Amino acid sequence: MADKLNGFFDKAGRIQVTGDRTHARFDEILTPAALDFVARLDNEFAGRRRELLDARRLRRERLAAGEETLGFLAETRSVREDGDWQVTGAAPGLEDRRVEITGPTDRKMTVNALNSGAKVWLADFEDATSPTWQNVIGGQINLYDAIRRNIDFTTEAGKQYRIGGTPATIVARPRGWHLVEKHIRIDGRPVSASLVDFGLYFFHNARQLLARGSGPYFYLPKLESHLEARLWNDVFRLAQQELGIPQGTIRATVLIETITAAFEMDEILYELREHAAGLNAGRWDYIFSVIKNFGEQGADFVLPDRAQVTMTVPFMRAYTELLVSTCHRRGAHAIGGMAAFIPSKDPEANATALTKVRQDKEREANDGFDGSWVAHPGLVETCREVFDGVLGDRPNQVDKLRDDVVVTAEDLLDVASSGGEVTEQGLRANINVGLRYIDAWLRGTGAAAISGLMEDAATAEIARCQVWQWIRNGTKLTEGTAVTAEFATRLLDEEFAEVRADLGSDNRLADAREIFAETALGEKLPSFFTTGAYARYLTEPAGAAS
Ligand SMILES: CC(=O)SCCNC(=O)CCNC(=O)[C@H](O)C(C)(C)COP(=O)(O)OP(=O)(O)OC[C@H]1O[C@@H](n2cnc3c(N)ncnc32)[C@H](O)[C@@H]1OP(=O)(O)O
Ligand SMILES: O=CC(=O)O
Ligand SMILES: [Mg+2]
Repeated sequence: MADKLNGFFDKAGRIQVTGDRTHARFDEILTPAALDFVARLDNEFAGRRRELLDARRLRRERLAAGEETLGFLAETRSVREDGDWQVTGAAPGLEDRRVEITGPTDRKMTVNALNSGAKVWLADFEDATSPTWQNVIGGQINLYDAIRRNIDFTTEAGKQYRIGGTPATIVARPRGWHLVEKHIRIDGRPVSASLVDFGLYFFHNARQLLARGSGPYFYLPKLESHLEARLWNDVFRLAQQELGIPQGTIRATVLIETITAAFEMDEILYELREHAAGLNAGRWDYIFSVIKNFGEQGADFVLPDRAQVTMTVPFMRAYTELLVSTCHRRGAHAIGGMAAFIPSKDPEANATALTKVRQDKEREANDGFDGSWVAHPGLVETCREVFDGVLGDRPNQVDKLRDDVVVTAEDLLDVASSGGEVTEQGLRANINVGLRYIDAWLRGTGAAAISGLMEDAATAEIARCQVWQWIRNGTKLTEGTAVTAEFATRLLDEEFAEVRADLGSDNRLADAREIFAETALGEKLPSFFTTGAYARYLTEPAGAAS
């Protein structure tokens, strides 16, 4: 049945694993029963996923053509206005989420994140992970081992990695609905990456987590509507039923990280209310989504240099204020987002980074967030100190109702008041970061420190989308030049030469450049750089991309 070179088919010949299975332990994750479980989810939900992706595309086309704008939905008004419903709320290990660390699921970072002192670890298959087959299945192995406290190891240099006494609660983030896992096929079709990541994790670990006093907890990324939340809820119901786990055991925290979802926060919580624990303000994808949906709408939607799109510009402030007030009205936790500054070995740069992170967390804690994200263990203490100062002994501040918050559709779309400027330095920085990040991603690293900032798939999407938007709008730089495709191509050549000189020969820069040019300099703005790049470059064996 299992042919390690030519793929594996189940007995019925429906489920095929085409990814390399020569890794000694991949078979422990890709068991026939686990694959059957994923196939069961796929059979039930693949059609609805496809329909919802079509709906995304059609809405984006209408927005781009100016045929539609966004507003709160008329058909769900009663859900928003009904003050009586609440979500199920926290489960064991999720009552106090004042500090959450995020990161990829490689073995070392798994141990480091669990030991970081954070209350929660977001174990990431999304923005921080390059979805190579090795990372996807390797990550599942690491989570499997970590949950069973069976992950300790010593490096060749003699450094020991061992999970300590009070590890963080694990919340896994599967990939978004837009992605597929091409190394697992059912009836020849690649399976939804969300269902693969969720399904394998849930199948192998749900019972084990419950036995250990925790539970199967998930962050849900990149949702664009409450109907996508309904799909997740139905996935949860079927998964729990199939494994005989009581309905309502799973907890989900939904990232509000698209402009369309910002108009449906109540509805998203409502759809998931038997499983919902909270919402998170995923700021980087949110900015990306604003550019993607309104990038063709002229100067009113042109954002300044990425560094100037801070959390205090009016449209970002409106979004986070609405998120806190919506969550607390429904008994859900509001979790803050990621400041991109990371610790540095240079004392001055380090002090600046810590100050910036502290300011970010202070704003969130004072606004009513119940906790927030950090990208690095060296930031846990700063975040904890800030939230300790506001929460004291209370596990959260869900009882802080923000009845003072009034946010209109116009507030959410008020990009024009952001101020700031577009500079040649900002344009170059986007190109430079885009090249460096995509190069790292192609080499299997999904989060990277670049010029003192954490960069991941979401921030790289902003970088390439801004370049596209400035070209599309012929935006004038402060230096006087209007951005054109020719001008951006010249800068791409120059930045490419600079990065190549810096990285030396061992890189994927030529491919990164091609991806960047295709997704930032073309006539049309592709929805994600990751989808096409995955199909072309991360699918094995080579040539299996279709
Ligand atoms: C938009 C969003 O979705 S945000 C969420 C997604 N993004 C992320 O999760 C980014 C997470 N952060 C990271 O991946 C990393 O911090 C990076 C890539 C930014 C920087 O990593 P490095 O260059 O390795 O940082 P540095 O050298 O300072 O690391 C020091 C130690 O901390 C560990 N470390 C750093 N960040 C993390 C983390 N997030 N989780 C666990 N351990 C970490 C390193 O593994 C290293 O461990 P070691 O001393 O045992 O070797
Ligand atoms: O996932 C988080 C974000 O900011 O994007
Ligand atoms: Mg994101």
